[in-house]
Amino acid sequence: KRDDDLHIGGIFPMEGEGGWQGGQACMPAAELALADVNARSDLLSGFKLLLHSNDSKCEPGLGASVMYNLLYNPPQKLLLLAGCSTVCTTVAEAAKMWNLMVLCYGASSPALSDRARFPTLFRTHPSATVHNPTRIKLMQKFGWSRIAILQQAEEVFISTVEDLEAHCKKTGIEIVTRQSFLSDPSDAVRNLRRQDARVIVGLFYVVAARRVLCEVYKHKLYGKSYVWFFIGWYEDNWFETNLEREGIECTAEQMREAAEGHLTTEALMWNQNSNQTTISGMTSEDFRFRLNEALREAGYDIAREKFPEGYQEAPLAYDAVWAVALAFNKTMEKLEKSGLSLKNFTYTNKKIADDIYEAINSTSFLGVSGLVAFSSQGDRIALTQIEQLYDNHYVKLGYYDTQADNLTWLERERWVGGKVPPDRTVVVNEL
Ligand SMILES: CC1(C)CO[C@@H](CC(=O)O)CN1
Repeated sequence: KRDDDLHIGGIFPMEGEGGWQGGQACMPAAELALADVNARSDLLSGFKLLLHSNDSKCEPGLGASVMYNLLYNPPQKLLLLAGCSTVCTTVAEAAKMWNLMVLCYGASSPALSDRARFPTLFRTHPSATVHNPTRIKLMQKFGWSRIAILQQAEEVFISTVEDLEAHCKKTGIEIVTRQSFLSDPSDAVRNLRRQDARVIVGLFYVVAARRVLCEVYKHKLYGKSYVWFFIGWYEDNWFETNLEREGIECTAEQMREAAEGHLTTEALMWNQNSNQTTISGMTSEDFRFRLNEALREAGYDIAREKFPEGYQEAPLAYDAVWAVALAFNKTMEKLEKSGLSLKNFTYTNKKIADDIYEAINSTSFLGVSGLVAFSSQGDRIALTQIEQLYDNHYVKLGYYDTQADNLTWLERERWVGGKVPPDRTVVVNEL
């Protein structure tokens, strides 16, 4: 018998114009996890975990008002789940005033790795800086010590580049130029040619990526003498879709030609070992099956690949609820020793908040998104994956475990010119 309930707030970006509407798949994933943890008799003994959800539309203002509604209306909440970097920034900055932990399942901004500003923030979604050690590892592998950076002037990319520059300085990789643009990349791309850039790291959203690629085609900054690093979480055929609608002057054929051979890095969000049993008893493929079923019931046409936004990140939301349940379980065991329970928590009870913080901070379990563990800044520790586009499809080249400095390389890379492009003009001295 469940003699009482434990309540948490959930803030999901369901629709809205800008930003990421990842709540569409992440909220169903969180609800699956809620059902699973409540079905476990060995967890939260005697209590049922309840999730009170609202839509933030990925707008920080709406996210703040939803948070106040959750906090000023009974029942009292123990913790907040949130998505979108902008909403997590607002919610996590305020939540500390209520001694509330905030668990973000969909926030990639490097600015959130700041215990001074966000003392109670944890995230199952890795920071965008997780790509940087992987980029450096690849540069060292292929002998590139002279690179260029091309970025969109957005906060997430500005702070990612600052982190990349720090890594380059530490490893002796020279950044010959750093070009940024607001929305029109033509001048920035032209400057890359002027600086004889050969290995270029590109950091921008997918619409800007299409504009960059067409400029790259026009300036012939592609082919056997160039290597581009793009972000790996764009949709697979990103370089040949929406060209008309977005006024891209290049044809799909020209875009494919310019894109040939580029590398991508991304954080792994689905446990790669798809037959490994996770803490829930499911493999990540079992989870995919159940998520698809839940999304079909919610009205999404999965059969025709009409996946809702946030599908890629759904394991992060599922595992976030498990992290909460395990941390509450650990906290309750500790509180019982002094005759207390989580029902004694109030928004002014820092003692119990510290117990919950300690429990989340020491999280370590195998979830459907892989090993779930947090850095001292509350960041998700994650593996990254490297791919290369050739013959118009992405080929997995390898994985990188930053913590262990272990690169798993599949020896599948192919170069347009048949050999690794050099990072500078090679002058051959005539004998
Ligand atoms: C990989 C991506 C698309 C990065 O942005 C995250 C959303 C955000 O940081 O606001 C969701 N996941």
